[in-house]
Amino acid sequence: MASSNPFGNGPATPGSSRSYSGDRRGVARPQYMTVGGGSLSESAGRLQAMLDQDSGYGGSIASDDVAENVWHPGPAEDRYTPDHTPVKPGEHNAASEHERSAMASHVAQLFYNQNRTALGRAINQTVETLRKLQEMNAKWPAHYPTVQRPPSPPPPQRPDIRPGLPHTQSTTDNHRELDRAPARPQPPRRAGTSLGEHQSAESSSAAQAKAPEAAPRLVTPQLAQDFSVLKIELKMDGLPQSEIVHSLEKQSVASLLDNQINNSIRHLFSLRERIEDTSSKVLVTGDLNAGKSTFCNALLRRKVLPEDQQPCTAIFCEVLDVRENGGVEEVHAIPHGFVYSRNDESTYHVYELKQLEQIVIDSDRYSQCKIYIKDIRTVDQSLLNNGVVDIALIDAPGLNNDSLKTTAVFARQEEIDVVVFVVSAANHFTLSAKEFIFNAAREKAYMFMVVNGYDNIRDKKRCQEMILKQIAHLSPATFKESSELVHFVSSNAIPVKPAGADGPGGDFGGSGSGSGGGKGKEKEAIDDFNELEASLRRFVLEKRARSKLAPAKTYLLNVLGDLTTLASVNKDVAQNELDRVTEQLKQLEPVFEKSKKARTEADDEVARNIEETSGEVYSLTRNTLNTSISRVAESDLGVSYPGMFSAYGYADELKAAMLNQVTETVHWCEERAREKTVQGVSAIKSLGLLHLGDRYVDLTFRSDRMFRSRRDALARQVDFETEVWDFFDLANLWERQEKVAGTSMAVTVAGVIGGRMLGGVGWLDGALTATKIVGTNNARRLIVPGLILAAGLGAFYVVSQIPKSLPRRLSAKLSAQLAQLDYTHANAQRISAEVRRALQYPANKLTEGLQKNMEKLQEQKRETVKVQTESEVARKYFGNLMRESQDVRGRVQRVDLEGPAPGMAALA
Ligand SMILES: Nc1nc2c(ncn2[C@@H]2O[C@H](COP(=O)(O)OP(=O)(O)OP(=O)(O)O)[C@@H](O)[C@H]2O)c(=O)[nH]1
Repeated sequence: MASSNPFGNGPATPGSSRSYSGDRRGVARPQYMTVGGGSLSESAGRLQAMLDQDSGYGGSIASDDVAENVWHPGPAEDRYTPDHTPVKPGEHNAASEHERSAMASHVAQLFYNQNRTALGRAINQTVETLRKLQEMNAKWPAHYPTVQRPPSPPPPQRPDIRPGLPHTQSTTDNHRELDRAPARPQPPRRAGTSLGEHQSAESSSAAQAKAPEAAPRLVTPQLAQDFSVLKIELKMDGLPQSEIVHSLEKQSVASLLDNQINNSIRHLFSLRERIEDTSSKVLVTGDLNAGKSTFCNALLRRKVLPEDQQPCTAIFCEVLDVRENGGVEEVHAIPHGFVYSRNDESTYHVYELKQLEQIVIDSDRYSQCKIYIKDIRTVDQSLLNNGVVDIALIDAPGLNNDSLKTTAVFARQEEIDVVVFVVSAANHFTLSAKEFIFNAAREKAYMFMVVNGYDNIRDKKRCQEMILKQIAHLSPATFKESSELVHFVSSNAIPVKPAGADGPGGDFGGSGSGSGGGKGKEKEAIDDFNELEASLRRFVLEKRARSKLAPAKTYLLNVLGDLTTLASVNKDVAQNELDRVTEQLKQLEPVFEKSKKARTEADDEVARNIEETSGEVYSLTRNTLNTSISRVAESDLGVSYPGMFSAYGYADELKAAMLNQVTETVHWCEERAREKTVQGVSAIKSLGLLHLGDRYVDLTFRSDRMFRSRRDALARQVDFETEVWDFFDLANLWERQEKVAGTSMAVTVAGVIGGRMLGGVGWLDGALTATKIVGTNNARRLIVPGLILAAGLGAFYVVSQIPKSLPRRLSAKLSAQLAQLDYTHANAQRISAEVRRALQYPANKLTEGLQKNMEKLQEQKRETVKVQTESEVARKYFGNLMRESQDVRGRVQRVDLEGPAPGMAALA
C-alpha cells in the first residue's frame, strides 16, 4: 500500500485504472485513456503526444511518424513497456498503481529530456548568435552599456544556495534579475545623455566627428542597470562616470564587448556540458543501523553492500554502473589523502566485490570506495543506468557525532543532486539526524525521506503521524510534498540477488508486483518500495532539472535578454545614424557639385587673368620700348655739345646716354609689369578666398624678387662705331632744305639771303635766289667768291648742325641695331614671361587647393555613403537579432523546470 498516499488520491479503484488497447506486437500504438471520464483528458492527451514525439533520449521529433499516426516501438529499452497483461476497461489490476508510478517516472524522464533538448538547442542558437554579434561588432562596434562597479555588498543568500560553494554566474544573475526593475526595453540614449550633453541618441560617427565630445558607444547607466550577463564593469573606482565614459574609445568598447561575448560563449559551453551530463549522484545517509545499506541493495535488487545488525558502514561507498569501469565488476578503495582517478591506479586499491565487507569497516585506511557493479535490471527500471539519468548511489556511514560533519560536507558537494535520508521507523530521528536534516534542509530545501523498517511497526498510522510531525518541524518544504518525498518502506522485504549474481532476470529485475512476489504484506511492501523508487527517480530528475537545467535556463534568459536590449539599442542607434548620414549626404551633394564647378570656373578665370596680364605687359613693354627707341634722339639726354673739336667724345657720351635711356625704359616697363603682377596675384587671392574661404592658404608674394635674373648690359649687345658721316646728316639737311623752300618763295633776296643765312635755313635756296636777283652776268662775276662764301657758309652750317645731326644718326643706328637684335620683342617677351611665371605659382596653388577641396568632399561623400551602407546593414542585423533573441528567449521561458511534467495530472 502507498502508505502516504503519494499521489494525493485514493487507492486505485476499478474503473479508474489505466489501460491500453491495441496489439503490442502490431503497429498500433498504445491508447492511454482515462476510464470513467469517458474521454481522454487534456493532460493525458499531452502525455500521449509526448510519448509519441519523444524518444526519451534526446527529444528528437519524429514528426512524420506522428503525422502518420504510426507507432514505432524502438528503441525498445526507451519505451514504457508494461510488464503485465493489459487490462480491459473496468477490470481492476492490482499492479495498476505500480504501472501508474512507472508511467509517471517515464513522463518525468521525457519531460526532463524535452527541457534538456530545448535548452541545448537554445544554447547552440545563442552561441551562434553571439558569434555573429562578435563578427558584427568587429565591423560596426556596438553601442554598449556600462556601469561603474559600486562597492557592493555580498549578494543575498537564497535558501536553496549552499554557502561556500562557487555558484555559477547564472545563479547570481538570477538574483540580479529578480532584484532589478523590469523595465528592460527603453528608448536608447547614449552615454552623453547622462551627462546632459545630448537630448537624443546620437550616432557614433557624429560623435566622432565632434572630436571633443567623442563619446564612445555607450548607453546610459540607467540602461546599463538592465544588463546582467553582458554587462561591462569598469573597474575604475574613484573616477567620475563622465571621465570613464570619455576615456573609452569606440574600439575599446568593442573589444570589451568581444571579451564579454567570449566569456559568455565559454559559460554557455560549460552549461551545455553540464546539461548533457547524464550522471547524477544520490547520497543515502541516515542514522546508524537505519538500514541504509539494505535500502541501497533493495534499489539495486542485488545484495552488494554489507548489511549488519550492528553499524558496519564506516566509509562512503559509491555504487556505479560497471560500464564506467570498462565492464569489470570490482571495488576501488581510496586511501585517505588520495584524489580518486579511475585511470590512475596509484590513487586506489582494487578489490573484488566479495571483499567489500572488509573494506567498508576499514575507515582507518580508506576514506571511500567505488563499487562498480552490473545492473541486473532492464534499462527502464534501472536506477544506475537508464539512459536519461545515470544515478550513482552513495551509501554513507551512519550519522553520529563523528560522521555528522563529514557527511554534511559530503552532501554539500556540487555533484550531489539528491540526499536520501533513511530513518528507522522504530527509532525515529536521533539528535544527529535532526541536526543533519535541519542543516541540509536549509541548503537543499527538499530531501527524500525513507522511513525504513516499517514492517516492524505495529501501529503504522501512529508511526506515520509522529514521523511526519517531526519532518514538518525539521523540513517544512519536504513535509509539504510528503506524498512524494516521504516513504514508509521495508527495504529488507525486497527480493535481492546475491552479490555474485550479475545478470538480469527473475523476480529481482522486475518490480515484483504481479510476478509471484508474494501475497498480502509482502506484496504490499514491494508495491510501496516500487512506489518509492518511482518517486525517487522523479525527484532525482526534478532535482537535476534544478541543479543542471535551471542554471542554463537562467543564464540563457539573462544573456538573451541582454542581447534583446543590446539589439534594440543598437537598432535605434543604427537607424539614427542612417537618418543622419542620409541627411548629410543630401547636404553634401550640392556642396560637392558646387566645388566641382568652382574648380573649373576658377581655373578658367585664373588662366584668363594670367593671359590678360601677361598680354598687357607684353604690349606695354613693346610699345613703350619702341617709342622710347624711336624718340631717343629727341629726348633730352643731358649731354651738352662741347664743340666741334670734342665731337667724337660727344658722340660716345651720346651713345652711352642713349643706351642708358633705353635701359631705363626697360626698367620702367619692368616696374609696371611688377605692379600688374601684384594686381594679378591679388585677383587670384580673391578667387581663392571666394571659393575656399578659410581653407585658402595665402601666399606671400615678393614682387621685389621679380626680374632679378641676368640681364645682359645693353652696351655689350649693342655695338656700333661713330663714323664721320654721322656728324653730318646730309640726308637730313636736304630734307630740311626741301621743307623750308616751299614756304619762303615770296621773301626778298636780301632779306631772304640775309635773313636765311643768318637764320641758317635754306642757304642753297638763298644762293640760287640771289643769283636770280643779281643777274646772270653779275652772277658770273660773283660766282667764285660766291661759291667760296657759300661753301664757307655751308661748311659752317653743317658743322653747326652736328649737335642736331649726331643724335639722330646715332639713334638711327641704335634703332637699327636694336631692331636687328629684336630687342623690343625679346624684352617684352622676357618681362611678360616673368609675369606669367609669377602668376602661375599662386594660380597652381589655387587649383591645387580647389582640387583638394573637391577631393576632400568626394572622400567625405564616399565615407558617408560607406557609413550609410554600414548603418543600414547594422540596422537590419540588429532588427533581426532583436527578433531572434526574443524568439529564443520566449522558447527558453516556456521551458518549465518548476512545475510537474504535463502528463502528471493525467496520471494522478
Ligand atoms: N525488519 C527490518 N529490518 C531491516 C530493514 N532494513 C534493514 N534491516 C536490518 O537492519 C540491520 C541494519 O541494516 P543495515 O542496512 O546494515 O543498516 P545501515 O544503516 O546500513 O547500517 P550502518 O550503515 O552500518 O550504520 C540489518 O540487520 C538489516 O537486515 C527493514 O526494513 N526491516
